[in-house]
Amino acid sequence: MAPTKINFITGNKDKVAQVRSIFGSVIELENRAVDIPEIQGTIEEIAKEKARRAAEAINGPALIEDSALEFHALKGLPGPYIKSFFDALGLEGLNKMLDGFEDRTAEAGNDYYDVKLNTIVQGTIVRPRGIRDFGWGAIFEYDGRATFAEMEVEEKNRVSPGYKALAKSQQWLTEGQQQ
Ligand SMILES: O=c1nc[nH]c2c1ncn2[C@H]1C[C@H](O)[C@@H](COP(=O)(O)OP(=O)(O)OP(=O)(O)O)O1
Ligand SMILES: [Mg+2]
Repeated sequence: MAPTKINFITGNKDKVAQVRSIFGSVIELENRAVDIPEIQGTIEEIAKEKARRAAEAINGPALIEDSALEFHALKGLPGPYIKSFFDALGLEGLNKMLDGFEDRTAEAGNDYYDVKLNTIVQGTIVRPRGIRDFGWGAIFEYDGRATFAEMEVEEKNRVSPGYKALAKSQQWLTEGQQQ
């Protein structure tokens, strides 16, 4: 029998809502709000260690996610350290970081461990537009049109990093193991 429940370990309630909206009723997403300490490194290294620590914390299988926002003008920074930058500087401060540069493009990426399919979404850092309810979504303009914060949940899910990874993991959890 394939498991229909999975325990998502994150301290971020917006991530829980996002993954629930993708999994729908097919997989029941449980959440333990443990804020796992994160190492420094690439997003893959961080996610791998986050997963190990999460499984250790709950003494069982866990799903985790780690997100990065890379500014091209800053050669990939803040990258996986975006949370510290966002918490310290806010949306306006993140914007100001790029004021001395012509290139305001960025890419958002994430890693769900251990799905082995990561997505990168290209965008541009703009002045905040839309509902400021989830991280840096209001300053990340996708495809030269809407910011993540201006997009409907369904629309954002389709393009946001991680959707394909989750869709694949959903398939694996519900079908793959029976083969
Ligand atoms: O789709 C997104 N749209 C807008 N903002 C986002 C998104 N995804 C992550 N974010 C923000 C949350 C956090 O400020 C940082 C990632 O840091 P990250 O360590 O992965 O998340 P977190 O510490 O909030 O939760 P967790 O306990 O799962 O580590 O970017
Ligand atoms: Mg974190």
